[in-house]
Amino acid sequence: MNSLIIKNLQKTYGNGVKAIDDVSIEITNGMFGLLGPNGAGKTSLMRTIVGLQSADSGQIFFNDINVLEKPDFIKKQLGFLPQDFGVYPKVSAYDLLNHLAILKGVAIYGERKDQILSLLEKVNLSAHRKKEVHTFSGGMRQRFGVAQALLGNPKIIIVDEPTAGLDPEERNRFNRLLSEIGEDRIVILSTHLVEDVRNLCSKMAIMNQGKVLLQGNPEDLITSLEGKIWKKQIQKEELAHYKSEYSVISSQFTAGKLNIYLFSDNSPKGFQNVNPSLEDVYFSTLNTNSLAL
Ligand SMILES: Nc1ncnc2c1ncn2[C@@H]1O[C@H](COP(=O)(O)OP(=O)(O)OP(=O)(O)O)[C@@H](O)[C@H]1O
Repeated sequence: MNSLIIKNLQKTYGNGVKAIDDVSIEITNGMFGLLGPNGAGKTSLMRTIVGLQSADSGQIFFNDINVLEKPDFIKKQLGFLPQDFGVYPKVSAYDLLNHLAILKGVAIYGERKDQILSLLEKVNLSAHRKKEVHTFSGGMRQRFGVAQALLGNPKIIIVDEPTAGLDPEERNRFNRLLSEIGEDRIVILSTHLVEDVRNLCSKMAIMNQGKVLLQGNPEDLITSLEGKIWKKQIQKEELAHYKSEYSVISSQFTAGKLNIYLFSDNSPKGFQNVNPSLEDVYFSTLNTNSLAL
């Protein structure tokens, strides 16, 4: 079992932005979802974990080794799937993996070849191994990204916004692949898609303004909101009024009608109680901060 323990981590950039504000998280094998809006501090936290930037204070232990003191320890066991690879060179999928495997230290030719062929098989790209990666569709590129992240059999994989731009079928296929690789290692999935966390992760944290506002098991967090989420259909002109009177956590149009959802321990007049969802957990955490967990 691998373990990543983050204790009281702090990082303030030169411009005064506090991107990581006293963050403490413990993660073991499986998929961990790091959920938060743009600018919450997710990328800063991941860059610090993988040793790409320093922290001002706090500690990070990976398998009991302090990685802020020894960043090479985690770098050797890490796979990273960034949001965007940028431009690919005009080389085939196989040749690019071969090149990356050499950089990752898979030195023996036969071992490298076996590993690349089996990874291409795993991500369902064997038939396309001779094609240049820049000709791949978005979904194929993301699956290629998983193959490169898995080179060298890392114990921790960090994935940044992986399903952005994928169609629903590609997204499903990609998510199945991610949950498979999380079985025997740590996979940290940073995203603002609540649904992906709901479908894939057994543990999660919600971040905003550098702080971890809530963490736990998605099912438990949903259960904790039972009986506290209320819905009402209103006219869109009434939204400002309801926002001033109640703890409105979200509003959405459904079939042209505006529904508002609010968080309340008591039954507000004219509202209907609804089963909570992970979206309600997310929005009530971000918009009210009133969950007592
Ligand atoms: N190098 C930097 N120098 C100064 N401020 C930065 C730097 N990198 C990020 N920030 C700021 O720190 C805050 C957290 O940014 P970060 O990129 O970590 O958030 P994020 O949750 O990953 O957002 P996104 O989903 O948009 O990538 C933001 O206010 C951002 O503008």
